[in-house]
Amino acid sequence: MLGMLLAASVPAQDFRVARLDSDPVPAEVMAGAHDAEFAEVEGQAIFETRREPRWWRLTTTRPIDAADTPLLVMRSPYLNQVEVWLPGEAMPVQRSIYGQFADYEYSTRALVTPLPKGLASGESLYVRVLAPTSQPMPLSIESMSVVHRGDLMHVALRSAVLATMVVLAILALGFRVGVGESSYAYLLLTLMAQIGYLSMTGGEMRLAPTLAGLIGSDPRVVHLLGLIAVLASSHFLAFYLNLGERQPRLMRVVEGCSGALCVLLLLSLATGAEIVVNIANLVLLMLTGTLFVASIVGCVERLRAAYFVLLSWLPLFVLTAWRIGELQEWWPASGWMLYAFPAGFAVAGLVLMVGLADKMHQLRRDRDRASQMATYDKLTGALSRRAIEERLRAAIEEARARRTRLSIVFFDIDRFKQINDEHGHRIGDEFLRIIVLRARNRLRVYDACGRYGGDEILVILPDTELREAMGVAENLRGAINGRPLSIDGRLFEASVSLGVAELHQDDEMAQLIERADKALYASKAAGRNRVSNGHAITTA
Ligand SMILES: Nc1nc2c(ncn2[C@@H]2O[C@H](COP(=O)(O)OP(=O)(O)OP(=O)(O)O)[C@@H](O)[C@H]2O)c(=O)[nH]1
Repeated sequence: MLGMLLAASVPAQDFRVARLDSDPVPAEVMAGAHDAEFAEVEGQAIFETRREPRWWRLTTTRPIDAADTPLLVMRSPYLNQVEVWLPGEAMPVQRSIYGQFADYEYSTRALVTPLPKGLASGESLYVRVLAPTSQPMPLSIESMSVVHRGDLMHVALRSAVLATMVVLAILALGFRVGVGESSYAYLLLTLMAQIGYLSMTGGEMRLAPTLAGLIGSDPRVVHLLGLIAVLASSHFLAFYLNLGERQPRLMRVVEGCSGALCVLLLLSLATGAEIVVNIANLVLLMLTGTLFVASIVGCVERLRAAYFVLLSWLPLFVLTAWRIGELQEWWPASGWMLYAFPAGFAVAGLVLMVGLADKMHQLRRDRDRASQMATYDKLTGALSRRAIEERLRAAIEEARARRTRLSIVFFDIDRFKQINDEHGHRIGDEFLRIIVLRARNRLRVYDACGRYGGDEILVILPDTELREAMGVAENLRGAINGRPLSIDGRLFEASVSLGVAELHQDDEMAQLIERADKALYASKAAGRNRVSNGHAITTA
């Protein structure tokens, strides 16, 4: 976001620069009639802040030799249109990135004008500038070979950055479609708007002449793209930091700023007034500041997503600080700034993409853990009540469909309350855990065992008729009661009572369970430590 407010510049040492506050006819300017009215400006750049055309005078500080094939280079032109009037020429050289004066011999990094006759030291040329937006154009004189080298480097770097962003956007689209997660759509929208913004302001959009003809020369589209990028990215970050739940107050500020930006956007489209853009920039700063505070708070609370957000912003913060230093002239302005900000966007997109994948991974882990907890009883490792009921329902359906038999066994620890009362709950827990373990070890892989409640355990025996189920229940009783339980180096005698029931033709699940439960209580009533099926009881 921050990068959009800034522009890059490179110092040149070739000219003294002066500006005229009016727009007289070219013949007068060229005749030197207004020379006394030109006011010198600091620096080696044309920085036009007015929307009406104005004249600029560039006076050489050294002789410029025609033998060096010198070219006047005006960097970062964006939407600016220039008319360069050379000494002794009757017509100007007109240049712009978009439109009929675009010069495709050079890259979009600069507007280039040949100086075929060179210039004497102290000689002036005049440039009439029409600037739809305020964007400084650093000036320099370069030889043809230097310009070409710069152009090649420019195209390579810009292509690498834009290609990276396009790949990230494609990945975001893929994840949106594949995973179905809406936050990827916000990331996609952010990246698309940033790609549009960068390729418009960088001039690459002129390679698609129809598109460039439609929107390439309208600065409002750039504001629109910038704002879409900001809104989509702030929406994405708010989701990513889980702001709505974790910091509702900051979330309200983010929503307020987003709403204000939308209104300002509509206003700027309607009026095109500079003041609207300036207010939008202030709101934008507030929004960025809020999200920054939110991520700092997130880091303090050890939220992983907050680390990713700060990491993604780090390059842009460093670059912004560097740029401020340049503007304050603490150190010289650097040419790489032009590439560093777009690269910063690409790095931010990459970090957020990795961060989002990390978040999705974490959400899936949490969900798996929750579903594991819902499926299994924590103490015994047997199925939970909900899960064993689901299994029983499915087993009944399958038995009906395949016309097979199905039985269940219900068992309950004898006098468990007494164990708890005499030895404490911890021993009681261990008691329960070992008994269920012994039971589970006796079952077949396709049998199921679940904790139905308290010390009541339900076992499902598919493909098993009542007689066999009685045998299985006896086995369980033997496995559990056969030898004492060893807990904390002490031995405890344990026994269980069991009830068995087989699925009848028109049984509902509840009826089957009720019959097994009744059989269990028959076992209890008959003195415990035995198996019953409601009719027959096996004795201990
Ligand atoms: N330690 C422990 N005790 C539990 C747990 N769940 C239930 N209980 C206890 O298990 C006991 C169940 O008692 P009952 O089944 O009603 O009676 P009982 O003492 O086993 O006697 P009978 O079933 O009639 O043989 C209660 O005292 C519960 O507090 C548990 O997870 N851990």
